[in-house]
Amino acid sequence: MSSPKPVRRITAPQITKKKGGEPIVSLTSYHAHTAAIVDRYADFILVGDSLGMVMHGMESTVGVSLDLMIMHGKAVVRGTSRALVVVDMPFGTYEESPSEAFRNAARVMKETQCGAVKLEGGTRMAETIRFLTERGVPVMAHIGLTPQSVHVMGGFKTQGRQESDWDQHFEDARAVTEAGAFAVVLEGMVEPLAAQVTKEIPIPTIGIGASAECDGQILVLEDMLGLNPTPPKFVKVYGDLGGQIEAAVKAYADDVKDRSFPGEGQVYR
Ligand SMILES: Nc1nc(=O)c2c([nH]1)NC[C@@H]1CN(c3ccc(C(=O)N[C@@H](CCC(=O)O)C(=O)O)cc3)CN21
Ligand SMILES: CC(C)C(=O)C(=O)O
Ligand SMILES: [Mg+2]
Repeated sequence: MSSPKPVRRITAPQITKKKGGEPIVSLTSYHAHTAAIVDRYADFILVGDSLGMVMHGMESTVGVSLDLMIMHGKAVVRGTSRALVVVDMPFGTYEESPSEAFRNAARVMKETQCGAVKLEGGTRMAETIRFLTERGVPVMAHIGLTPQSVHVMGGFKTQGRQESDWDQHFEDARAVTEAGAFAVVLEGMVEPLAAQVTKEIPIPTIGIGASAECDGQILVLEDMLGLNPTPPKFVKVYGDLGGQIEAAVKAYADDVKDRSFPGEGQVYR
């Protein structure tokens, strides 16, 4: 008997090759069972540090630890077989030096078996991106609105509203490309800026709040499922999971109170 052929996961270089082709599909996931569903449709799945806010009720992503990212990264890798899994490097684990970044990124890859990491920053992180890619860690970059800098920016603010800021974003996009990033997330960027960055660089741009001009799109899964009561404006809500969960929980509570649950099928006799 021959065993079934294992499905080969999509690789970072395969994502890079999608530049200019059919748009790249991506969502975040932090959880094995939801990741298994996303796995059937996404080119890559991001275990984002937004999990601190979405799963753990934090006010920003600043408090997320490497251990927490690794825990959720393991769950998502276990639940999937096809999509590339990318894990966010959390605040404070990669900025100080390339060697610190490598030590922590290698831990993430060894312990989760993910295929790549993502880190925030353009020009300022270029040296680190090169250091990691040259040593076997594929890096997705993330520029524009970088949530880990929320306390410097003074909030989650859309980028590129003033054309005088555009040069810095172009420089960031070029720097991460030259440093070897296999793709770059453009977050919270006005459409004409995202369009021009996408045109200018040879690696795919993955937009979140950055228009349909990007080479691909990503959203936070819970936002698009309707589980976040106050999603950012750029989110299109495709489901009503919040409403469905509420209806199910209410029905259960009613059943328990009138003793219709557990019923015939749910009892050991
Ligand atoms: N649930 C969730 N979804 C996300 O997309 C997300 C996170 N969490 N956490 C990390 C970052 C933070 N993000 C955010 C959060 C809020 C806005 C926001 O409120 N934006 C304003 C626009 C502000 C402006 O125009 O300057 C908005 O009204 O949508 C944007 C990005 C995106 N990321
Ligand atoms: C918003 C996406 C790109 C992200 O970095 C996250 O979910 O943490
Ligand atoms: Mg993130």
